[in-house]
Amino acid sequence: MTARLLDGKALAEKIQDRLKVEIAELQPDRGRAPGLAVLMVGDNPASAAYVRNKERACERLGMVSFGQHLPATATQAELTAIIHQLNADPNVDGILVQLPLPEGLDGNALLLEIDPDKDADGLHPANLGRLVRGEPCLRSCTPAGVMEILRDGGIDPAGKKAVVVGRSILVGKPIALMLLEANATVTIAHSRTPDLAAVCREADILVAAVGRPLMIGPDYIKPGATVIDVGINRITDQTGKGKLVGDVDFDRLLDVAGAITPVPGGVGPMTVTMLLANTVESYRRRLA
Ligand SMILES: Nc1nc(=O)c2c([nH]1)NC[C@@H]1CN(c3ccc(C(=O)N[C@@H](CCC(=O)O)C(=O)O)cc3)C=[N+]21
Repeated sequence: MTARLLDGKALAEKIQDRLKVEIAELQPDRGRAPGLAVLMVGDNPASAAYVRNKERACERLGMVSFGQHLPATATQAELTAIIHQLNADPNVDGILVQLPLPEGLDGNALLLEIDPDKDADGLHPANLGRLVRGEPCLRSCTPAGVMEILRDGGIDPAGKKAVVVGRSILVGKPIALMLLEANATVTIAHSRTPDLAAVCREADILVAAVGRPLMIGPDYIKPGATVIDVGINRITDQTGKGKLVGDVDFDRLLDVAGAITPVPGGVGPMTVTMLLANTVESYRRRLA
């Protein structure tokens, strides 16, 4: 048996094409394009690359990106003031603060300043609270992307056993809630779970979001299970070359899993796409 590939990159392109059409259709009534403001502080090279990707994607879709790039010496008060300004700006539909922030700045405190209805990342406590309550909201991008991958792959979580490895606010907790909402029976496992492999082997749908390269091997997988790899780890291989790998040992799972996401080209591209989708959704609501 060879696992079916769940191609997040192809799905991301499909959804972005759809968003592009949607934006073009919405725009005549409005006279302005959807706007996304990305606040980046300091010069973490990985962050800079991500931000460039987001800005390029915005352009491709006919959205406006308001990049705000500040030096690492920026103060909490300066950043707060910029967020308040973006909250009040009618041309801005989505705001995100690129993480991680340089030492000394409090990302959580900044997040609280973002208007929840412009919270393109879906990380504001108001949006996480709405998710818990099952209310419509801007949903965290990575978990929302995972749900889209499952939907597109024809994998309905209803009645299935789902195991989420990892309990972060960014991924583990919200994805567990979304799977629960989709009627899966959900277990959240983590570093203190005894016999993690045995717990994972119960899963019809396994979501790995731990941040440990290649941790999930074949002994964690029920034959035929769906495996979603949220991990994005940069490692150096035997030849000294840098390489991107997930939390899942993809190669060794291919003849055990039923369906699997690759890294790169799996969940990552969907995270960016959901950010764009959230911004368009926020724009649409502002139109109404
Ligand atoms: N406020 C905020 N929101 C975020 O969503 C956020 C953030 N801060 N800080 C950093 C992390 C990381 N992140 C990724 C998104 C897409 C890929 C992605 O598309 N990766 C490609 C490969 C890219 C490559 O080759 O480096 C892939 O998996 O195929 C990776 C990582 C979003 N983050």
